[in-house]
Amino acid sequence: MSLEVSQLSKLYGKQKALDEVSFSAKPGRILGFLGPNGAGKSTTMKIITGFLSADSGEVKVMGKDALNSPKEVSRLIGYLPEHNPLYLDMYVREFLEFSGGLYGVSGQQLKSRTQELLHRTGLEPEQHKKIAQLSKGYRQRVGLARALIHDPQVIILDEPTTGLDPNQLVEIRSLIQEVAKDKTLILSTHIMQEVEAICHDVVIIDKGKILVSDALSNLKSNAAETILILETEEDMQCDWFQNIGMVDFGAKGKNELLISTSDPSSARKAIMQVITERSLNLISLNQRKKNLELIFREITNA
Ligand SMILES: Nc1ncnc2c1ncn2[C@@H]1O[C@H](COP(=O)(O)OP(=O)(O)OP(=O)(O)O)[C@@H](O)[C@H]1O
Repeated sequence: MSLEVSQLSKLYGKQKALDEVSFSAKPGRILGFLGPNGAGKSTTMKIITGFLSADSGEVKVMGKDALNSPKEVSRLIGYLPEHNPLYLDMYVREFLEFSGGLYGVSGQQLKSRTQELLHRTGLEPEQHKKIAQLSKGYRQRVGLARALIHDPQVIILDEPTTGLDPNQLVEIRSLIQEVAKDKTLILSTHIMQEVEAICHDVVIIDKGKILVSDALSNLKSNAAETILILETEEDMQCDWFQNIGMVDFGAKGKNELLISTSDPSSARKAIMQVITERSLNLISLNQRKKNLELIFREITNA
């Protein structure tokens, strides 16, 4: 394991922001760090990266104690914070060289590292522009290049794609995948399609507690149920369908029901029977597999 977080707790005044948080991350895999607003994601990332102290617990980065030796460990970590703080008056290349210098990268090594990152992040044409002149997507690239300038083993990205247009989104995601090939990468995001597209592992945190820590494929196969979406002209009651599967109202209100089942073919027959018995006017009966968004909502609303 290149990152191990154990029993991490943090109080802000009386509020427990983190309550014995534990998880680990492996090289070559992208870990999606998920949770509703205020769950504790940024607090965890700030503690791992040495920007914030913890009240108790342990963080090991490449086997080194991050809480007691933050300076030594900061060289092993690349961090893109949520609001991507940049020096807007600096030029792109100048900023990357300045950032590398802060980590002790210098001389020819700094020049070639800067050149390589300008190339990999698609920033070569922008390198002589001031950061203030760049679009949001290009500023994110600068933030990412800055996080990578000292060739860290563990990379932590806090909502790196928020606010990007669909084209920039695809480009930044493929850049993240490329970067993660031989590194350990943790990514916090609210975009579930992003997690499904690029993450291998998932940690879900809510109210400072870890609810899930598993491979994405396990999480999805453990929830391998189908959702049947029934819409009728009349209002319905959940208990009419209770013996078929788990029932809830849909977004449209009482004339839409979501019925979870592991046997969709029998469930469809049983639903049609209830429709006939109650003389309901069917508008539609559709089915879909549970996606990560539904799984996330179930876990965090429980
Ligand atoms: N400096 C602070 N002082 C007091 N409370 C704080 C501070 N920073 C965060 N909190 C609180 O700690 C909790 C966790 O916040 P945190 O920013 O870690 O959540 P998050 O999961 O990153 O949320 P989001 O998805 O909205 O960015 C929240 O209730 C937040 O209000």
